[in-house]
Amino acid sequence: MNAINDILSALETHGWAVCDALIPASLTHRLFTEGQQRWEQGQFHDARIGREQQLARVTSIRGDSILWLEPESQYPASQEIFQLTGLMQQALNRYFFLGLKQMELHYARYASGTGYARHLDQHKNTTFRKITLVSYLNPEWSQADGGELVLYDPENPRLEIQRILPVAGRTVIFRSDLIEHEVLPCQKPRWSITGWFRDDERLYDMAA
Ligand SMILES: O=C(O)CCC(=O)C(=O)O
Ligand SMILES: [Fe+2]
Repeated sequence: MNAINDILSALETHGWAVCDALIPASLTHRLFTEGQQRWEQGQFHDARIGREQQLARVTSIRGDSILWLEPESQYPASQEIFQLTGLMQQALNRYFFLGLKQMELHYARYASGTGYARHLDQHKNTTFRKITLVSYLNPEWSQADGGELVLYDPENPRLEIQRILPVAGRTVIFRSDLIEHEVLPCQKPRWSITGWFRDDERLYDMAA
């Protein structure tokens, strides 16, 4: 797949990549529909910060509600996204010898007025999250809706390298250990799926 090749070479050169061609429009649409249904059924919960004992809900730092996806679920779009990330994982392993073993993925819905303060996805003292993948689901999103993802330059932390508008079908992939990033406050509910390619075999550690 050309989209995967483009992502691999951008990752190699810059440590991050943006691609509008990785996830087919129909899959994005079905993921959005499934996510909205499950949101309405009350299946999401507030995202937490930190790991295990230190878990805390701090809306001023991150304002999303999340729902972990399961590969063996009754939800066809969820199953399909795992097939696609499986291919991506193979490609990443072949190209970078990362030894990735699994993917964890969750829906995220940011309430209007919230974002996610600048952070790195690899938590302190844990290195199993290697590569982050975020794919946006909102079919309509304009500059006025805010909620951009801002990536910062690892070599010059004060420098923004990119601002990415979260429009449906757009996928951002970056090194979890390297690229600090931030979600600017959004003006309407902002939907995405976010995931991490991991090199350990434990199932979810409930870190988020
Ligand atoms: O939704 C985004 O653009 C990024 C989300 C994020 O940084 C995270 O969940 O760690
Ligand atoms: Fe993040």
